[in-house]
Amino acid sequence: MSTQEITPNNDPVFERVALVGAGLIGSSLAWVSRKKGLARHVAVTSRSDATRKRVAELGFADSLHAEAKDAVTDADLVIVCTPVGACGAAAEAIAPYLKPGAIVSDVGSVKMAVVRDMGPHIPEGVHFVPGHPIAGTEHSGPDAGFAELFEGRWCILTPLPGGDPAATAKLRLFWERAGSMIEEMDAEHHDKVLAITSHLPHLIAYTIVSTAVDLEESTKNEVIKFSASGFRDFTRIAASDPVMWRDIFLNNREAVLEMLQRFSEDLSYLQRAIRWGEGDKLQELFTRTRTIRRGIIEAKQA
Ligand SMILES: NC(=O)c1ccc[n+]([C@@H]2O[C@H](COP(=O)([O-])OP(=O)(O)OC[C@H]3O[C@@H](n4cnc5c(N)ncnc54)[C@H](O)[C@@H]3O)[C@@H](O)[C@H]2O)c1
Ligand SMILES: O=C(O)C(=O)C[C@]1(C(=O)O)C=C[C@@H](O)C=C1
Repeated sequence: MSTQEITPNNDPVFERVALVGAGLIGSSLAWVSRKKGLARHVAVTSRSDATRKRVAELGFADSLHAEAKDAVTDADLVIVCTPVGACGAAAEAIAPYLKPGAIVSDVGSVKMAVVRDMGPHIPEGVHFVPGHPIAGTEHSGPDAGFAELFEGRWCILTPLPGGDPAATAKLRLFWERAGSMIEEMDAEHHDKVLAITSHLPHLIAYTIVSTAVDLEESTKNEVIKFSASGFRDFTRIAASDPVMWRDIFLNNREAVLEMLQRFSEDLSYLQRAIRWGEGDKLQELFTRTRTIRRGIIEAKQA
């Protein structure tokens, strides 16, 4: 069954959007859908009573469901917004209730594992188009979301070979109207790119903050009190959700380990240059990296 006609104007892109999971990304999608009229009805589902109570107070859902099946019934677009490790079980739970012709997507930070875990549960006649907004903060939960999160940020879609191009086009339109710029690539390439641009930086941040805290405990030094701005930036990233990041590293193992190997070699190069007083090598590398920062600022992604 084919998807509905694409609406290039300001009409809702979908009649009913169902969001499975109401954390930072799920609540931001709900807010932007309402603010920009991307859907006539936003159905939200969350397992926990406490989260559902908070979602009701915040008021970003048109309907709120304890059971995912009730949210996805009749939905034209379902976006799974749980940690990567929970995506497979979510797909299995909603599969029998999906409407023929519906689009199922996700926002997971890893794509090969999501395709592996969700793909087998998606019924014939339902279109599976995985996605990943490259937009976020260190905060989590329903209070963390805001409508502007995706504004000017990339959203990567990883359509499956042989998938329906009309479904991908419709999901593109949804994300564009949410403020994002879209890039399509295959899941394997996505996972390699994100391993270096997002996953390794988080691993380094978690490590450096943990090293500093251990040092402070063992030496009674005032590491935290006098934390310089470099360390402070790392602490922001290292405050990110532990479950989300546990799942990312468990599910993008190969690519992260490959980048970690390269990183270790480059770190050894710097270690050697410091040991042997090779200032030219240090200066040359620091000069090269400075231009990368300028490029990111010029691309308005800083
Ligand atoms: N935080 C970011 O910066 C960011 C950015 C882009 C993509 N992502 C991806 O988006 C997804 C959601 O991240 P978030 O930041 O919104 O997380 P979050 O912790 O704010 O929200 C996660 C939601 O999933 C629910 N959940 C957790 N475990 C579950 C389970 N086993 N079954 C069903 N529901 C479960 C939680 O109750 C919560 O509603 C993750 O896959 C993450 O990789 C996050
Ligand atoms: O801005 C942040 O705090 C983030 O870590 C967001 C960030 C990133 O690494 O850029 C984190 C994970 C996501 O998959 C996408 C975006």
